[in-house]
Amino acid sequence: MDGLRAHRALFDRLDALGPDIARAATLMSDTLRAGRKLMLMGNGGSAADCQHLAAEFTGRFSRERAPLAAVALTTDSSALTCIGNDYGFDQVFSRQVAGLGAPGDCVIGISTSGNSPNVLRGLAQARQLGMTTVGLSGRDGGAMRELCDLCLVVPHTDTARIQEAHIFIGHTWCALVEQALLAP
Ligand SMILES: O=C(CO)[C@@H](O)[C@H](O)[C@H](O)[C@H](O)COP(=O)(O)O
Ligand SMILES: [Zn+2]
Repeated sequence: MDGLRAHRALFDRLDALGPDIARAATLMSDTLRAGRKLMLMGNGGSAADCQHLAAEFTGRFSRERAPLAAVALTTDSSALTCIGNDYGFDQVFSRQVAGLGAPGDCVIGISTSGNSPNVLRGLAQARQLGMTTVGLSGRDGGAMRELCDLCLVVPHTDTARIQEAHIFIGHTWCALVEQALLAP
């Protein structure tokens, strides 16, 4: 099966991202330890990743622990339609970042192209307000690279493969954050 072989090859190549995956997890656990929160944003399949990962933090991933502060900016249909309708779709995340965020929060942008305008604006807003920024991207990383303290670029051009790698990285973050926060 060529597809499966190519898939395995991609996941083998993710090894190279290991140090940055760990750095991003440390940034997130430091954020949570300091009483700040994680905010996630993305479109389409990446929006689903955002709410999936936020739920791992507020609910549980694999270990029993207190809930962790994470919010997906992709789930409030009233906010998304109000901001989209009144200000433009480009601002659906940046206005939520400005309204809900505080300095020291960590904003995570997920975009396979790294070029979705609403994600870029959300990251720029986060930086302007003193939040840290983490990106999950693909292809050449896109414009997102410049707006992130840490941007993990999955070395592939196919959106579906990039998304599969993103959720793998997201689950790895959940495991690492739990480990860091539960460590004695
Ligand atoms: O899931 C898929 C395709 O697999 C789509 O919903 C996809 O997420 C959407 O086309 C997004 O709008 C793509 O945006 P991005 O990943 O480039 O930021
Ligand atoms: Zn999960």
